[in-house]
Amino acid sequence: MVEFLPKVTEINPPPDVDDGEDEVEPLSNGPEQRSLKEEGQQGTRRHHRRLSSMHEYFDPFCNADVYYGPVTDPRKQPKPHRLNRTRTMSVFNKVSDFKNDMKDYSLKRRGSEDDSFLSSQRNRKFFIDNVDMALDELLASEDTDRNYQITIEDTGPKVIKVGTANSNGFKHVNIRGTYMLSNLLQELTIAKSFGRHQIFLDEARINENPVNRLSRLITNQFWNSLTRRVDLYNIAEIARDSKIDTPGAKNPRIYVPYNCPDQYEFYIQASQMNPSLKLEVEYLPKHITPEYVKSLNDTPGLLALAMEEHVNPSTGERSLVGYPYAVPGGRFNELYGWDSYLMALGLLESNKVDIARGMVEHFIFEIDHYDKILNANRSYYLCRSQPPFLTDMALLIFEKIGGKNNPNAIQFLKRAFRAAIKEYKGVWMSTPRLDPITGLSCYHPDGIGIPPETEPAHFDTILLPYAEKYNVSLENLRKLYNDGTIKEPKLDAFFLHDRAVRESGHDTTYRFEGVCAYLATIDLNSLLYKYEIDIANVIEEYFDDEYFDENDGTVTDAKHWRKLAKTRKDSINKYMWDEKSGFFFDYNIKLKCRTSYESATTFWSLWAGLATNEQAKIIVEKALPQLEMLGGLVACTEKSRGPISIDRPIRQWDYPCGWAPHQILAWKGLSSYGYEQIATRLAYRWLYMITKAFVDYNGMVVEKYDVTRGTDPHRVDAEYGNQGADFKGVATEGFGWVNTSYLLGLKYMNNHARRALGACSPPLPFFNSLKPSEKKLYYL
Ligand SMILES: OC[C@H]1O[C@H](O[C@H]2O[C@H](CO)[C@@H](O)[C@H](O)[C@H]2O)[C@H](O)[C@@H](O)[C@@H]1O
Ligand SMILES: [Ca+2]
Repeated sequence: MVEFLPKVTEINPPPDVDDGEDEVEPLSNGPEQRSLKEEGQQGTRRHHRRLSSMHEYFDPFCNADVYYGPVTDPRKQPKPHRLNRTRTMSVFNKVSDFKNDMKDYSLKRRGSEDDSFLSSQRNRKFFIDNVDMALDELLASEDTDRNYQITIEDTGPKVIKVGTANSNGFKHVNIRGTYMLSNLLQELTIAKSFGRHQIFLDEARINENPVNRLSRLITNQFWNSLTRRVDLYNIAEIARDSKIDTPGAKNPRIYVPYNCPDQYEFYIQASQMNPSLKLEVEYLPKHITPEYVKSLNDTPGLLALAMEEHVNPSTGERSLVGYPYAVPGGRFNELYGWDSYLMALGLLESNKVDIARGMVEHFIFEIDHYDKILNANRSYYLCRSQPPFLTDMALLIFEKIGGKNNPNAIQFLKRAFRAAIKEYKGVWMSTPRLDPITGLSCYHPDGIGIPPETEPAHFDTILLPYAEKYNVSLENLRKLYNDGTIKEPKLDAFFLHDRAVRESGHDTTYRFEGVCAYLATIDLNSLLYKYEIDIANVIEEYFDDEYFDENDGTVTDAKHWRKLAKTRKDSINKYMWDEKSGFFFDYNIKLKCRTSYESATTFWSLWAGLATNEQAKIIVEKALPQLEMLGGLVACTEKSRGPISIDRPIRQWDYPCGWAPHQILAWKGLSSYGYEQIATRLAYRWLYMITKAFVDYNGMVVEKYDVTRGTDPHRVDAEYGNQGADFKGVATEGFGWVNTSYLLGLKYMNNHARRALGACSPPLPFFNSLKPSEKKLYYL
């Protein structure tokens, strides 16, 4: 292994200082750095002040804004009083010819190891004299594939020298191994983003147990990076969208419901305050039709969400501000439907209740103004929804904010349930989503044409035969088909189902391709069963068992809703349950037959509480073994997915991918049927995979994982790629629902499992190493 030698070797002992200023050796001596350093020697090199004990008792794990804030900045410290120390001339190379001469020799010598650092046990710190140079050098040496990440795929020396704090950087120690080096890269990148040129860095911060580090980052940093809250100044940034690339998408744009004049004024004010942002503000019409939605494809925009009024206590001035919400991450920079629920679970775990609650406020607003919980709040999502979770989300927040002892919480719950009932009736139990014969529901949104937010090549295989038929390029075919010049009923049918696939949240999977709008899925009908039960309970307890619906004038009680739930459960059993395989399958309402695609959403029947104990046992015995992989539950079985080829590429919601929502719902469902040990086993697998990728791939946390891949599970090349993998230096947000899954999964882990995860012990060796009594904890 090649080690970096400090360019200037210390021949004298570490310098004493006599006036509070001295020089330290920066990290390394790579060729580029050498010239930088030489520049420094010619007079531009910065000096730092000795910091007495300022850095010695700082929490090594505090948030970056504090850790790299002014309090720890050597340059921001008041100049210390001159100390009455003996001056040693050796320190001052700029005034001492003797010292300058020594530099020539020093190039050939190794730096002395800082013995005091090596032997000390606690509070070991490094001093980085020049963050920029250190970054350059670290990347030049260790990032051999030049992707600004230090991973196990880089073939650098895997060791670098850094100055120690107790020698003021004069003596050095080695930092070794991918994990520590990549953490060093992350910390330097963050320090730089805070404008820091010099830092003290705790060894503990780059050597932190990865389980602690990741959960700390999720709780203290990732959620913050994913949180949005609209105000007058940030709307242009919040409206930013990388998905659409038309000329009309260049300027940020916000669409406001026709009956929200206050919001319209607010956004006009925002655009006038900063004309250079070119924020465009448009009213939406009262009736939003699929034709209208299609007409916005080239001029997409963000859709307004719920806002509250703030009164400035000193001026009395009133202004609007958006409720906070979290975005999933990567290219998904807007409020999503089911992502929000899944993130809310993690946000509540991190005690960030206001953000989770803000998302419910937005859902109530969306149901009021857009008639549904939107796939996400962009104009091109106006026609479709996503898997419904509002009742459970509202109940969890309700409990967290005081439950029945807090009148405000009760009001919140009642508003959320009024909205959920409107959504239930208007979206899921109406045409075209409701199948009147079975009483079951399908994902079946309106819409016209090709979804504009998808990656351009996604539909090429489907469109190519039509481009050949009309002898036009693919690009022209897209235009001609979208504007209705070319009429192709088969394409219409394909895109009807494609839109349904996107509404299902499972975009895309061969389970749904060309058929989704006609499938009563176990996913959706489990969720609706849960709605019915939740609504019954809330009506009984908080509406005095008499709910007047002002939208349709009906009065219902808990019994009515329990009956709806029972009817749905009976239909699910009749049309979907397959005892032989142990799966609940989707039911095709057109062909009137049960399908046989084996999906991890069969566990949603447990999450919703609709399966019997006997069915749960059969699912555990028969379905689970088909879906349990190295890294947790896979989205569907390989057999169901079928063979893959150039013409039949991998789909992201199919084998071998695993998704956080599937894990989270299965853990909860299994636990509630008495199979907590299986949930623990599955959680260990999932957490192992996330931790492994985090450790080996520069702190990476991605949207989905290949649960069959031991070494690089983050590597999924499907559709728009893997969100969360593309960052330089440091990952700052993780991915919303994976962040949640990590926090929730850890709740199943005892100390032993946590330690094993921290050491990245693969599931099988870990399970095999357990004593018989411990094996029981994992249902082994
Ligand atoms: O842009 C392509 C598709 O992207 C979204 O789907 C995926 O990301 C969502 C956000 O994390 C998630 O809710 C969904 O389950 C993913 O498959 C979007 O929801 C689709 O409508 C869109 O076409
Ligand atoms: Ca690299």
